[in-house]
Amino acid sequence: MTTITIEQLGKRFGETAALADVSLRLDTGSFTALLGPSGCGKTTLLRMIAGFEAPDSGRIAFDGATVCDSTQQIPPEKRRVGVVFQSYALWPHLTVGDNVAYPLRAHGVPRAEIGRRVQEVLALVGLARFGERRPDELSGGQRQRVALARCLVADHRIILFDEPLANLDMHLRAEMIEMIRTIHRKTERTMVYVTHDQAEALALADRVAVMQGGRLMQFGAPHDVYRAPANAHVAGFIGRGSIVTGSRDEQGTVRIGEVIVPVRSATPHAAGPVRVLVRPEAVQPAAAGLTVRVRRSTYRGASHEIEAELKDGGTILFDQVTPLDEGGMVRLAIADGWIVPED
Ligand SMILES: Nc1ncnc2c1ncn2[C@@H]1O[C@H](COP(=O)(O)OP(=O)(O)OP(=O)(O)O)[C@@H](O)[C@H]1O
Repeated sequence: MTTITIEQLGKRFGETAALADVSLRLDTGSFTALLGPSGCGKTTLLRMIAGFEAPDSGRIAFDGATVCDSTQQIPPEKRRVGVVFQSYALWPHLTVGDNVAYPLRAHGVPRAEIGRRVQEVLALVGLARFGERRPDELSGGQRQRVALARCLVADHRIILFDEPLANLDMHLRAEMIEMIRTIHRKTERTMVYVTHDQAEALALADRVAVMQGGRLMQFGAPHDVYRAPANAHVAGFIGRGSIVTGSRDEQGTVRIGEVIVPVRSATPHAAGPVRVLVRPEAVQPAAAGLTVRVRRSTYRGASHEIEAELKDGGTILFDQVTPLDEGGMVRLAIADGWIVPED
């Protein structure tokens, strides 16, 4: 419901540049994941959108209207932004229904309407029959649903998530991801989701902002950051794969070792060495392929992950239904590669 414009945002904490020159446009109704390793600045950016932190430089605007820059700051309660925290932040002495009703009571909404709206959002998060329970009678996943319901009931135009699933086990996470996706589709609110888990980001978001060291490395659809990472950092952070050294000839043909590899690239490259990102799904054993030595064969359930060594000492990763002998030689065909742009 709201477009968020972030322009050249900067923030320092002493010597640390938590954010440096970050610009982003989050379209109305979009779902953006802020993704990056610990300390990359994603929480600082989220806190600035919420209004808990002020920038040193740059500006944030909602639908074109400035909410903060280096001279002014609209307080959090006036921004119509809801936040779902990792720690749930529920009132322990209130029932689920009263926790959810809280923002409506604070705004003097009539009782009958409160009852109706609370029931509506509890149904939306799958807790229609839990209104009378207290938070300590709920599982972690259910508590997080209550926190989300409380955000949804308040008619916020933007919903921010700060690593909301970090305390939950793998199965609950998968369930919550499905629920959050469904709710995003139904409510069409602008959502921003902080995570350091790339699988979560790819599954949930329609846009992923990859950050490192306070800088924005890439902003694009999950498919783009996976298939065409902007640099080696993004390539290493998103998905599995390996960066291997190839060589490009005058005709533009790229070879890794002795085999020709079909590659995609952002810009035309001159002849010479290139760094090629190869995803495991592009690699298959083949009679006349690149010769490698199996270094490690690891059982992963659905398949065996094979790490193999190229002649030049580089590593390549691929999956196999059956395990391979460590130390053995195999030949590989590579169906696709991405030439990683230089930093
Ligand atoms: N209030 C603060 N005072 C001092 N330094 C801070 C403060 N808040 C953040 N920082 C520093 O700014 C940098 C960015 O922090 P931020 O919390 O935004 O990163 P993050 O990517 O969210 O990390 P995490 O996933 O660990 O929460 C870090 O180096 C952090 O130590």
